[in-house]
Amino acid sequence: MISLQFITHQTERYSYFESARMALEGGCKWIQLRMKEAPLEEVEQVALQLKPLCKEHEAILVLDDHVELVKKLEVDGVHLGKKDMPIDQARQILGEAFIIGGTANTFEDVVQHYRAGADYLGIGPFRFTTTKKNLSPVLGLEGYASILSQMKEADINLPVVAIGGITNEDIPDILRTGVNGIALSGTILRAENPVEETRKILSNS
Ligand SMILES: Cc1ncc(COP(=O)(O)OP(=O)(O)O)c(N)n1
Ligand SMILES: Cc1ncsc1CCOP(=O)(O)O
Ligand SMILES: [Mg+2]
Repeated sequence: MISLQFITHQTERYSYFESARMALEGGCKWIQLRMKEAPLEEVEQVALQLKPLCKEHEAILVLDDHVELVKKLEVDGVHLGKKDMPIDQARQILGEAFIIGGTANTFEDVVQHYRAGADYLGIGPFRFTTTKKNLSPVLGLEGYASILSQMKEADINLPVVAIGGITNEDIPDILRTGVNGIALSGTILRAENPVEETRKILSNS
């Protein structure tokens, strides 16, 4: 089964928590709580609700951006981008027991995160998406193939999660580039039934 990371999002129909609940019900085993514009207290409140639900579903819970909150709440890990706390600093705070993911858009980003001790890479965006503002350049299939071949050449062995505007139909081609997992948000939340859509995505791949 494909390694699927669901990225929470608030829509007209669903709250952040509800979005994660539906992905878990559909069988997703890895949730990233991403609440971009929310105050820290609100992120904490939702994370506290989500932690036991993820445990019940035997799913990993990582928070976007908030290293100190990850430590305080003892969730599984954090995802960090270029504008967030540097990965080596987060590692000093969290130690080895927590998962730290890093965003990459180029091979240079990959090398930097590898040296800093990231556990996995979120590489993207695959294509344009409205879920994130200030997107880095779109990679397409060629971008993944190129970064993954450079990683192989440099003997950098880190799990890669593709992200950004990905739909169910894209997944087989993306996986063929050598990517290990897929991160999705909008394609699940736009579906008429997000629980069934998550099941379909997991069973297709
Ligand atoms: C799996 C994954 N990959 C990339 C990102 C993007 O992180 P970042 O660049 O820090 O941007 P924000 O998500 O914080 O807006 C991600 N969150 N997850
Ligand atoms: C957080 C993030 N980082 C790069 S694209 C993206 C959004 C992913 O959501 P979607 O699957 O709706 O494009
Ligand atoms: Mg970030």
